[in-house]
Amino acid sequence: MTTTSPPRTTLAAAARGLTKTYGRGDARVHALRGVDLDLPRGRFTAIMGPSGSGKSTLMHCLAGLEQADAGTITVGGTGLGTLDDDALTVFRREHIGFVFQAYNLLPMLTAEQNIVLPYELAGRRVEPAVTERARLLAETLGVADRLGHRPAELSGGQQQRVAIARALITEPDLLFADEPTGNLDSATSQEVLEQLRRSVDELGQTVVMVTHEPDAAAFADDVVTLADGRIA
Ligand SMILES: Nc1ncnc2c1ncn2[C@@H]1O[C@H](COP(=O)(O)OP(=O)(O)OP(=O)(O)O)[C@@H](O)[C@H]1O
Repeated sequence: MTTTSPPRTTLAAAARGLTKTYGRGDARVHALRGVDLDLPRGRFTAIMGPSGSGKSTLMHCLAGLEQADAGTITVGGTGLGTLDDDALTVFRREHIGFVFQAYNLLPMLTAEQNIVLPYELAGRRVEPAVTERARLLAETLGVADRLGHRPAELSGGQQQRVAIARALITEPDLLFADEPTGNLDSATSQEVLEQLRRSVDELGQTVVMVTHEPDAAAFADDVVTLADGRIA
């Protein structure tokens, strides 16, 4: 027997015909004007483009944080449009990781507690296997000796690496990084980008990074450029 359909696992996510408009009348802004995008599994994709070109809107739609006006989005084989709000919240928690410019670590928790936080928030027990994975991630990301420290005792780059470990703990289908090096000096930025690269090469993660910086985009396998709500 032969089959013509590609294995489902080749794409981490796909978007078809995404449109998004904000405001009305004279204030109407076409943030996305029909975006088709395939995000292959196990690759690092950078989204670039001028300010206002729709990068954040695209990322928020792909992550299920914002609803497009039209079009479809599939993440890990699930159509986001088929999920109601509650199901979408659970889906995001289990299948999508986020790293932001502001690290958003909880100041009262140690690095290790921050890394396993997604399990606590989901009301799931932190099994020994999860703790073990947190330690492995910390090792891969070069913060294994900082696990007992609170965020205030860590450098900016170390905090961002803890944030990356937290985003990876659930082995998400997609890791979104929104200007992840925006707050970091160039040497530390380099380190954080190397860690994102390693999460793709060594852990097989799929990373999508929004950036203005060509130097940061150079770490990616693919660069998608948006211009005026379209892929250029
Ligand atoms: N909540 C909103 N209400 C109204 N307009 C919005 C909203 N969010 C975004 N826009 C508009 O949609 C367009 C695309 O915005 P978006 O933030 O996606 O661009 P961007 O490429 O991420 O820009 P930047 O690089 O400056 O962050 C812009 O014209 C922006 O002003």
